[in-house]
Amino acid sequence: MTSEAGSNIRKVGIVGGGVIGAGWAARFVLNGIDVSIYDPDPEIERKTAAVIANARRALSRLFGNALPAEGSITFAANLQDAVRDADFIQESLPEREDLKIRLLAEMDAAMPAHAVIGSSTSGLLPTKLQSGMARPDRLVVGHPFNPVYLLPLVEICGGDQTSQETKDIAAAVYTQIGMKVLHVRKEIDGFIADRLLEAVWREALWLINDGIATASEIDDAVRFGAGMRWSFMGTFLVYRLAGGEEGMRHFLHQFGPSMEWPWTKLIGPKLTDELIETIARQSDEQAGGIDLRTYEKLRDDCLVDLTHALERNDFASGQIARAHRARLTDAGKSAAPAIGSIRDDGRMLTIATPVQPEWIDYNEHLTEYCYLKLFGDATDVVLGAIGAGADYVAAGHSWYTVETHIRHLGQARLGDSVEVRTRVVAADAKRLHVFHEMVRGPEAVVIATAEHMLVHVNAAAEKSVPAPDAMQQAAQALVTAQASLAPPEGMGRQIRMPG
Ligand SMILES: NC(=O)C1=CN([C@@H]2O[C@H](COP(=O)(O)OP(=O)(O)OC[C@H]3O[C@@H](n4cnc5c(N)ncnc54)[C@H](O)[C@@H]3O)[C@@H](O)[C@H]2O)C=CC1
Ligand SMILES: C[N+](C)(C)CC(=O)CC(=O)[O-]
Repeated sequence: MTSEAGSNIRKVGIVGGGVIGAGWAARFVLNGIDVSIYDPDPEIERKTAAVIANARRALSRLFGNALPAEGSITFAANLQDAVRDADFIQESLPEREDLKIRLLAEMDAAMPAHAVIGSSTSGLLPTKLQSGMARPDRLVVGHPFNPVYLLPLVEICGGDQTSQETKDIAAAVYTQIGMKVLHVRKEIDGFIADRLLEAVWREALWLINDGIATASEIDDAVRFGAGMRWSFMGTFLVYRLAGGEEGMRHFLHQFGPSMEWPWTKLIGPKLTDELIETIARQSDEQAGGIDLRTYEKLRDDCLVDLTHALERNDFASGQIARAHRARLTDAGKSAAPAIGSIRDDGRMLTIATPVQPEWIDYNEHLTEYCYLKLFGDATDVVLGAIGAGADYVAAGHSWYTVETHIRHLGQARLGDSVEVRTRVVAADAKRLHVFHEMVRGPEAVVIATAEHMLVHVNAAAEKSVPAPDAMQQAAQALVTAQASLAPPEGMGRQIRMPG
């Protein structure tokens, strides 16, 4: 399997289908890839279905109609069946080195020659994990973050025997399913992200152990402050800004000395039964009786909204979502009719687009001005079709809109796809009367109409003039082609109070 082939895998074997294995299954399946899971847990099908249901809900909110047809899920009877015809394998076994070494060797023996294994380990060294494999070059760490189906980061770390090709294939596979690949340059326990997470976690355990704060208070210390900015700026960029106009240098000079004070402990407290009970009790109190899946939905909703906000700002993980949205939209485009083509119902397809994050307003739907923008763009497609494209405008003539009437009949939300279908209802030497319908989704629900009158102008002279004969004929041909259609519903409507 070449790294290019790695960007187009068809089937993934998942060994270990717990929190992380099920999260991987959801990410692969909802990105159109078939999955075969092996996990001896007798409840594996029920648990997987619950995770997939939450993931489907979240990814539909995130990407909507841009998502491809779902891949299939099968539950294998044994490890060999799960990996036998897989292009890629994601190992998500419990974090036990001996178990992983033994079962990775079994996967290697059963998988196709072209396949590659990504291990989800949070911190075990790939050099050790690959030590029992006949083809150790095929193993790489692909460390994800929970929930795998929403968080884009995956750390890739090779061991001594991992080939560059394996790393490239893994990177291509993870990119294909919308992830942000972070290459760990040197093999290190805990990789990059868990080094940071563990440091915070150890301090949090000490704060409880020493009776300084409860689980809930420690979470407040993160989520009302640093956690908010970490989610899109990380540590270094945040502290650069904290250094004011002199930036990081000033920051380091001012706060550097405190690094030598013993504020933090870094080696965690001993997890005695008593400490575990204290933390678990505080965590139960904090959760307030709300069940796991409900909390997962809340977490996912917040992550989706945050991702949309970052996508609108074209920043951080929003850029990854934006790129994936474009990848998905491109992949789905091939069968779509061309813009400017005449549909079977005689109307011209003038716009076909997923709703973009920056078009959404505080009511969480397509905002007012975007209707006019999309209808204006639709009119431009008609003008291009009659020969009044950019070259024509540059040469000094154009069509100006002199009257517009938009009706709002429904709404479109992020992730919906909309089309504009257009009729040229009348044309003469100087005027063009167009009527657009905007429809939402595969059911083509009409959510808005727009009626415009345009006048042909000599732009420099700022006066209306007759269009050239060829343009008049092209416009007339569109009118004639659609003349047998019933007049559009709502055409000529006025705004007035009833009664
Ligand atoms: N939970 C987390 O936050 C994260 C975990 N990871 C890593 O992902 C891996 C899995 O962790 P989790 O999903 O959290 O654990 P988990 O305990 O939720 O799932 C492990 C699954 O492996 C299954 N299993 C046990 N023996 C097996 C065998 N012989 N063959 C196949 N399946 C078997 C279990 O039935 C269980 O469903 C670990 O390496 C962990 O370090 C990585 C990122 C985050
Ligand atoms: C706790 N953990 C080390 C398993 C966490 C991770 O590996 C990543 C995450 O999702 O926090």
